[in-house]
Amino acid sequence: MDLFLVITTLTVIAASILFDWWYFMKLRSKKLPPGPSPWPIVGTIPQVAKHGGGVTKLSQTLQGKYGKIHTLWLGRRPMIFVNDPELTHDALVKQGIYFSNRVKLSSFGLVTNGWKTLATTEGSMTVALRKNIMTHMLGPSRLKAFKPLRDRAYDAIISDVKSAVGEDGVAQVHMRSVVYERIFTFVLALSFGVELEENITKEIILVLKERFYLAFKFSIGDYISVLKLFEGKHRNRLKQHQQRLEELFAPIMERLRRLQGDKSVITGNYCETLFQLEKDFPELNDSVITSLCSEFLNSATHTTSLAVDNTMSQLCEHPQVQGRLYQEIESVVGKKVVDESDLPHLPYLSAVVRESLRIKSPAATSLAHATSELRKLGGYDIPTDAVVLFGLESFHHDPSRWLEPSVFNPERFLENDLDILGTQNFSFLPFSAGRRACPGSQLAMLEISVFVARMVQTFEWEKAPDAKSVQASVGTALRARPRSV
Ligand code: HEM
Repeated sequence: MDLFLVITTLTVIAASILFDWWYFMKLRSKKLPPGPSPWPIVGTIPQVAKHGGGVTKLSQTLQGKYGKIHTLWLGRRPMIFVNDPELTHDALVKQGIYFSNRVKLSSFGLVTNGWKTLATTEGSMTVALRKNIMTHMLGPSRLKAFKPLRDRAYDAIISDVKSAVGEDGVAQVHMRSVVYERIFTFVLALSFGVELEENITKEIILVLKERFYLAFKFSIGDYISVLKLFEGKHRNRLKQHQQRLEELFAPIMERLRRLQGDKSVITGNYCETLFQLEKDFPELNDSVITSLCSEFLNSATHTTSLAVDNTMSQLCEHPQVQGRLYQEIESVVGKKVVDESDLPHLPYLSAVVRESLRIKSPAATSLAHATSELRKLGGYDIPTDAVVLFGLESFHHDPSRWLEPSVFNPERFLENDLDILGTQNFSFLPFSAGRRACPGSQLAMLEISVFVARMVQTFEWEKAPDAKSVQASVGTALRARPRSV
């Protein structure tokens, strides 16, 4: 029996290594963009590990040597970085129909019921899910309808900070956590149309956060097949989290099905709109709807809370910008509370938010794209098996497009009124572009702008003495002092 097990294991290992070798050689024969020479089986993983800063940062440093389109090899798979705005326009707009597939990474497969969510699916289901989310949740008329819920989130965050003010007249605020929880509660109400009990909300937050980090964790088995054998623990934890979420969401969904049409439920909540799609897409069962609602919650909270955190950190590091922003708010809005309807009259606020998204993009790259057939980009082959990443942050720091790109200077957006959608050019593209562009960009801009404006209107901000410099994944500790009215 033991001998049988040993032989089977060795056969599986040998077959995996042979498969990776064959796959690597097949792709090596293509005319791929240049890059460091890969080793068989491991590719350029040793170079990535030696660099230590992650693939996106390594790609930015490789640009000088290999150009703005280059290849790293993660095991058997080529990962192609496109750090050039013109080539990105070519791929996402001119050839958008071919560059809109997604790479099927195994961790995402586990939390999306086999790649069935908006960000992971392809073809007619993507079209239907995008149409659904834009029509019922994120389009202009729905954003207007959900404004009272957002107003509650803005008010809540101000009272959170006020209630943290101590006897010394100062509040210590971990900005990202505070914003995250308020946005989460708002998006939870959009997802299910009803307010959930506090303990259930807390558990959903915990499970979703952990599940998010596990799903985005580098999974080496996706690149070196044989190492999948050692990822059982990771896979099991993901499965457990998915199962717990299904248990938490099941009674909520069951109640929503019963209550359809009830006036106490916010109509057009995300879950209900997905029930309507079940007729055309039978694969949309409760388990897939759980994944879709989780995706909605994660994508709407992580990036937006990070963007608010980054902006507030920048305002603390640049008190003169904070002062000018306060003056603009005071002269335009006066003593009343800033409202979304004031935003068109606050050009400096808009410049501050855009400059913050430029200097520290919450999404440094697009999500991983894949092509539906062998395509050409910049004269190179882009095979269907390649992971293609568009280096949004690198466009924002390109010295040939931006004067002093590492300096935080909102004035540049007053002089050059670039929008967030890349309509004028792709030098500034925080939400990506084309068929897979972020569907939540308008909601995100509204929320970031009002959160920042309300916080600057009510408090004077500085970094907490022990705060680390802007920390992307963790968030920043700040101090708030109520302004004298
Ligand atoms: C500052 C805030 C945000 C930033 C910087 C951001 C950025 C992005 C980026 C770069 C992508 C990848 C596009 C691509 O792969 O080409 C994306 C996708 C996505 N975002 Fe956002 N996002 C933000 C907020 C939101 C919000 C509020 C929502 C609301 C639900 C949202 C929902 C999504 C979804 C569902 C996708 C996947 C779209 C698809 O694959 O078709 N995002 N986002």
